[in-house]
Amino acid sequence: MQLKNEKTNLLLINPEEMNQVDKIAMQYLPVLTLMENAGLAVARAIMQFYKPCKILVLCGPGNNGGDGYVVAHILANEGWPVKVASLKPPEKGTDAYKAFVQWNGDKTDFNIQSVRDADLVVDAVFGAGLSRDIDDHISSVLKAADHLVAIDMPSGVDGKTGIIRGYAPHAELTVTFCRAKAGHYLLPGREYIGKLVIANIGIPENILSELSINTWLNEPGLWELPIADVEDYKYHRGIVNVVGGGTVTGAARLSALAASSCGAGLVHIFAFGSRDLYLLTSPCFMVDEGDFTDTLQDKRRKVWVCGPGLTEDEVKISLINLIKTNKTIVADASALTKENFDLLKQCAVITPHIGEFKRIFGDFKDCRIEAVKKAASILNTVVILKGPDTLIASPDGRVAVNCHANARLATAGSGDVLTGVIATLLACGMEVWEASCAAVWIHGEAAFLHNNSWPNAMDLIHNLGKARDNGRYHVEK
Ligand SMILES: NC(=O)C1=CN([C@@H]2O[C@H](COP(=O)(O)OP(=O)(O)OC[C@H]3O[C@@H](n4cnc5c(N)ncnc54)[C@H](O)[C@@H]3O)[C@@H](O)[C@H]2O)[C@H](O)CC1
Ligand SMILES: [K+]
Repeated sequence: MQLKNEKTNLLLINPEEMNQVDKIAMQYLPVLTLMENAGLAVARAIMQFYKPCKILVLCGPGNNGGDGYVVAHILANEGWPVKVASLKPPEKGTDAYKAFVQWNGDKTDFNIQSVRDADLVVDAVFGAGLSRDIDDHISSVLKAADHLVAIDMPSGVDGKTGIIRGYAPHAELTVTFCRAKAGHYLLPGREYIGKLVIANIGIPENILSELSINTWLNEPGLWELPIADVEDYKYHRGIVNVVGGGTVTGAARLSALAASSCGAGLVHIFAFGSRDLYLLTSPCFMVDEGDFTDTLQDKRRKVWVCGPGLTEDEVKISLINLIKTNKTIVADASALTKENFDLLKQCAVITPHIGEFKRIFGDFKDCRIEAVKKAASILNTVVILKGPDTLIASPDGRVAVNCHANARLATAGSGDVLTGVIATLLACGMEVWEASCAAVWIHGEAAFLHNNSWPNAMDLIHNLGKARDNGRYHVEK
């Protein structure tokens, strides 16, 4: 029960989906009630986080502005000094207009001076309805605010993509409704949100399950990590196999070490050469060489990492044979080329960074979520688009946004470590997208565990066991 709640709380909605939700919600509750609930939630958050001070509410012409008029009303009733500046009044007959006419307190001009005269600005200019770039006048007014609370979104942050449309103010606090939006977590938008409060405004939960919303925040609860139990044996914990290059060996060794440290029961490396180097890396590794096709006959050796440190030829030979023998393949690094496009279709997971992604799929427009979803659907493969806000897409349409990472993960070999973790979770039987999401989270956690200093790939590896445990404790708490 706890798990389910946790999972539905991780749902991320985009503005179009929110629109659909609103339309259905109207059958249960009038929009004006939702708006009043939204305004109340924002006013409450302001009263929780700020002492009474001079408030200026900047209102746009849509429902975001409507929420703003409600906030003004409530704070004024509480005795706070409040002024409202309207960019443009809402159209007559709309719900926002009803909220607008109910405001009979102080009004002021929508200009820089009004902002300077206030202690705290409430940004109710644009929310989910942002449809074009913010113009110079609006941006100059927003820019003048020293302290700003945003309703739903800081105006200018695109709720679907996190892209900044012309300009956006940096909010100290953003209050959104029902669920967070992808733009709250995707970069660069995430940097403009400040503290995020998600308020329940009375939208019935069953509406969310009726719509096929399938974008998630990547946190424990979205997936469940298997635990080791007393009856476990090494084959149950999973066998990870890594294809090791004959000349460049570091990357494959990092993948194998990562697998070993985060719980794989057994780690094999197939070496195209340099067998001794692989053997000396860890006494825990089983190292094979010789006929690759013979090695592949062992049906227990199902999950394979292919790409890190391999030459073009090594990639080709290994991918073709792994596919022929129906292995579960995690493809990374040298395997990720346009030439291998058809081979990648037979892989379980691919892990491109943005450069590799563009190399394989070409450039894309604004929305990374759409781009990665499309890529996963074309390849019929889970695609992990690595970056500061890694996206994990499944061919069935599920996408997770990972914020559980820091800049310190950007270090040589970090990707190879991730590949090893993914393979480990696949080898112990997790479903492919869930294993990928969990691995990305564990990888981020390993960097967080290296507090106050800069981890290299080996440091990350040392932290993986604890990081994996933390991925469970979050759920069990
Ligand atoms: N279920 C909920 O979450 C509820 C949310 N509410 C709030 O409603 C807004 C969305 O309202 P909407 O009217 O659809 O859009 P906006 O108010 O954001 O803006 C639309 C308005 O603005 C014009 N516009 C858009 N971009 C620009 C621009 N760059 N420059 C100038 N003008 C622009 C556009 O033409 C429209 O006129 C949501 O964010 C919540 O705050 C509801 O209160 C209740 C339920
Ligand atoms: K806003």
